[in-house]
Amino acid sequence: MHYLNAVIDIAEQAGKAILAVYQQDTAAFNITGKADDSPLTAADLAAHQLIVKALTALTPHLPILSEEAADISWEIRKTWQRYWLVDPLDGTKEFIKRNGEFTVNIALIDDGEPVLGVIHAPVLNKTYYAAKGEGAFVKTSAGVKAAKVSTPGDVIRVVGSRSHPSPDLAGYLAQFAQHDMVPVGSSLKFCLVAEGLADVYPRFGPTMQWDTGAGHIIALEAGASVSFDGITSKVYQREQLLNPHFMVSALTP
Ligand SMILES: Nc1ncnc2c1ncn2[C@@H]1O[C@H](COP(=O)(O)O)[C@@H](OP(=O)(O)O)[C@H]1O
Ligand SMILES: [Mg+2]
Repeated sequence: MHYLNAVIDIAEQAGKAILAVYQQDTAAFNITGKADDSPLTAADLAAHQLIVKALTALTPHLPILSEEAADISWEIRKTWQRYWLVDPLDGTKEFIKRNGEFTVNIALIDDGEPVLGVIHAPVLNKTYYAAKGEGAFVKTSAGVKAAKVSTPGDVIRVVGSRSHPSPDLAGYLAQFAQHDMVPVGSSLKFCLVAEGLADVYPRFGPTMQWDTGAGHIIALEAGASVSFDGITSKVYQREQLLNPHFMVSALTP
């Protein structure tokens, strides 16, 4: 996919802008609350501005739906065949806690489906990416490797939200004779399944479309299944930006 290298570069540059804030005192984060009570920082806004400018230069004809500029009516969005779906900083609560578990997410949506995805974790210095039909990859300072799900063993490795736990998770976990549940922030949960380091990411709590677009295609291309409750297609071409519950899994169906 022609855009992949450019988008990897944009996500990594956004990561640098985020780290420039991360390395300052917490006062420099300028933490404010959004209408939905989730936090917003100077890093979210710096990354948003950088990404929008760079994507607009790359593809002036394609619209952008970013978490930080999401007030675009369905009347307009429903006319979009292709668009960029962006979370400039996924895991803002983890950023504030300084635990490194946050990512930059950029996905290209075509006809409601993700066809390209990049997830960059600035503190881990890792970039996950995939394009439809071309596989998923993980890039570190050591080089690039294919990302592939692994065959689950006796102990099912589960990843779940660190800052947004859900009461329904316990019921789901009860089906496994043995499991190991690891809380992780942001889209890194998709990446861990894609890399074969976790078997399943069950999400019984709320997320938004920009939280999942990039992870969705990366997990699929790594060989995982991704299913959203009640939706079989065009997850990213809906009036409602809130996702239904979903499951990312390397377990055989
Ligand atoms: N009540 C809620 N409504 C909508 N989205 C929520 C939410 N609680 C958490 N999220 C989403 O979950 C994301 C964090 O993922 P996780 O819980 O897996 O770490 C947040 O991303 P942001 O940090 O970009 O706001 C936010 O979009
Ligand atoms: Mg965000």
